[in-house]
Amino acid sequence: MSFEEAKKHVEVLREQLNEMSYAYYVKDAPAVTDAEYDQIYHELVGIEEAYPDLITADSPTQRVGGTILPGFTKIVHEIPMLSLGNAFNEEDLRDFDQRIKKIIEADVAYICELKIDGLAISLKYVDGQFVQGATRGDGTVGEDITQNLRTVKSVPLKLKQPVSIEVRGECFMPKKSFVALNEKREAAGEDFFANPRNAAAGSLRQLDPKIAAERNLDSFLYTVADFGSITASGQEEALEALDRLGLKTNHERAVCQDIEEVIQYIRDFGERRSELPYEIDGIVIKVNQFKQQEEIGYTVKAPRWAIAYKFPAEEAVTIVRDIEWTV
Ligand SMILES: NC(=O)c1cc2c(=O)c3cc(F)ccc3oc2nc1N
Repeated sequence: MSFEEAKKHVEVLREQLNEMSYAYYVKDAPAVTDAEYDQIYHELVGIEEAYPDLITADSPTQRVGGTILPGFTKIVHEIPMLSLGNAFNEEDLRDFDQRIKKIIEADVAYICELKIDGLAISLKYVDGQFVQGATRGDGTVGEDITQNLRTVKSVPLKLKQPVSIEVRGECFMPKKSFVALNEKREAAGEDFFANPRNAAAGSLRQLDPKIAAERNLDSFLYTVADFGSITASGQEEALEALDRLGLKTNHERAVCQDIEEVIQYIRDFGERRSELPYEIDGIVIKVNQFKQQEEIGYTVKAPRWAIAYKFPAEEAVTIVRDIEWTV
């Protein structure tokens, strides 16, 4: 195969593999069998080995970097990653709704999103290429964990459009992966993680990306920090724009016309919570329209147009160690 033929062929293979990964990890709807994926993947590896100049950063073969980092460099978030005020009962929710109504005369629609219990991350794309991933840190200064986020299969290395944006979301460990990881650590006599959130945080803090790559981490994105060239008039539209770009968003979201509908949504998910394949610690309620969000504004550390309703702590998923009784 000539260099030119190889160049064309690797582009076709990359496109195929990225589509398959998108279907499997973002849409949770596998399009091909693992064997079909592996066969094309190894064909790509073979050509890239023969023609190393053809290797690009967004090739699926480049997800797991080789180097073990000495530490994480600090990243300053130009747009701070703020936190959310909390609500613990229906009265808190009605108070929130009254505060909003005092500022906005017009009707206000809310959007409800599951509050994923993972680690807040920020992803930067330039011309559609994933260039940097960071933790929230203290909201202004986070850590560069790009190498580890590249191993998260639902984080696309290349967007479906060549746009430059910054998005925020949650990196989490699905419940099944959490239980499997703890069983493995238990068998190896290692300490186990108390909950999936700690397991995700511990995995993203690994300096060796090979370890992060084994942890089956996943992601849901929920905020567009820097819109670049994409436009959206509200949160629901922004999430649809993220879907079109090939980023993973949580589809249990719902627009509610008033706080009663919000309370009903919360009751529903209070029941459905234990069946979800990932942990949630609450529901995030946001004013949907961006114009209204701007009018309502922010406190020093949190948006006034959003609130996190917290569920009571779920009975912990624990593995009780065999206790050797000493007589
Ligand atoms: N854990 C979550 O699933 C989740 C978290 C946040 C935030 O932390 C958050 C923080 C802000 F300052 C503004 C909006 C936000 O929206 C959010 N939306 C979500 N779905």
